[in-house]
Amino acid sequence: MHAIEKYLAKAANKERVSTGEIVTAKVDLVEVNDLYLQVIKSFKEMGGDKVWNPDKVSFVFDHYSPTPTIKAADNHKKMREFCREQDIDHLFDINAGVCHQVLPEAGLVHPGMILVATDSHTTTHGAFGAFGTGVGATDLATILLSGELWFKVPEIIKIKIDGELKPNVMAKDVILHILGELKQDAAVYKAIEFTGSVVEEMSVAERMVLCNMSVEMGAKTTYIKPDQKTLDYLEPRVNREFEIVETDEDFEYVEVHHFDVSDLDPSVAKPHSIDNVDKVSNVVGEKVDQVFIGTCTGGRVNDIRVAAEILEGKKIADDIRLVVIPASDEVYKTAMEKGYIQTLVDSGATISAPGCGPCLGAHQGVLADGETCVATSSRNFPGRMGSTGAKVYSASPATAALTALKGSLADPGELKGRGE
Ligand SMILES: CC(C)[C@H](C(=O)O)[C@@H](O)C(=O)O
Ligand code: SF4
Repeated sequence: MHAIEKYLAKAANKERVSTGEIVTAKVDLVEVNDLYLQVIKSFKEMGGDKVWNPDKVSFVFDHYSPTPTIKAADNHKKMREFCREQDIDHLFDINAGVCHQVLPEAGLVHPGMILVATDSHTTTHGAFGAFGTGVGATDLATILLSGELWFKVPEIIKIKIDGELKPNVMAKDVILHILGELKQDAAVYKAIEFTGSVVEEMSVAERMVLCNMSVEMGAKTTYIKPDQKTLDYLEPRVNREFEIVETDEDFEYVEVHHFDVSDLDPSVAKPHSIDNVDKVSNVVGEKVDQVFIGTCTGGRVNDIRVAAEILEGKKIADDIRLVVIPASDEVYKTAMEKGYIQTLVDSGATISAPGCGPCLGAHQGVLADGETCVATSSRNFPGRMGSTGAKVYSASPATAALTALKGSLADPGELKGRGE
């Protein structure tokens, strides 16, 4: 069996599971974001009184945070009330940030756990060897009642990434390149495991980018074998026992893809599809109105550092806006302590409160008809960041920052080192 299957088997209280089988598994943690008041409504409609285990339930206010509308404020209010009445302590309010950054930082994510959230990018947590997946409101409400959910044991694709990345080529470029090659439907209801020397070299934060964007290929979940870097991240945060299991040597993957990324140049997903991938060098000079650095894909400390190094001592172009939103409160504080926030503010950036921001077109920088944005986020379909008449290029933080400096799409592959 694969490690993922072993974890599912354990959660389903079975000796073994096999691909395609439907199992009912115990869930270790659920997370409800602030878009999903329907979870509470469904829970009550199904006759719910007390949630099965308040310690295993979390709420994160990230998509509409701080609240931009009365409706959003009402949702937050009702969710706070629910948490109070249910003794749910894991309520991450408007100061916390995006759930996929907040939960690992809070020590709630660990290898082998089954984590289910009302958000598709829950695949992010495969970076820690967790089985993370997104569901809708009624499925989540079912877990609140029973602590369990059914899963079809997914086929598993192996993606091996080897080589040595060129300067200013980031994890985002790697996953965009893979998406461009394999396309959006490559992994529908399949799991993806990432391996190879490039993955081993990556920080935990960079691995999260690969796992995060796997859902853009339809992945049900993802997996990266935990190593010392994973343990170093988890050690000061997680205060419970967890078990790391190995994939059996004779496990057969449904597909194996091998990428050598030594020659990879900075990549971009052009409007209006995330697998419409090209080299940044092919779109250099395209006029851009706004740059957005943030989200659960591209708003971590490393992303903000790269942007700050490119913009250090310089001003963004006159006719461009740069919106920077740290993925979490912890990211914000670290970026502040390191001076990155100061550098960015000095360069002309607008810094907003941690959260999803304009990623899904809610607030803090939505786009007008006819505008073009370069964003470090994960989706670029029409209307994603505001007007359906706006264009979104999804790119790395390095590409985004250099674009803000130049005022039009710019290729960080041309920089000799960072910030030159
Ligand atoms: C709206 C929300 C539930 C959604 C998701 O499931 O991913 C959002 O976070 C996104 O990125 O589109
Ligand atoms: S930052 Fe964007 S991709 Fe991530 S959870 Fe929020 S809306 Fe979804």
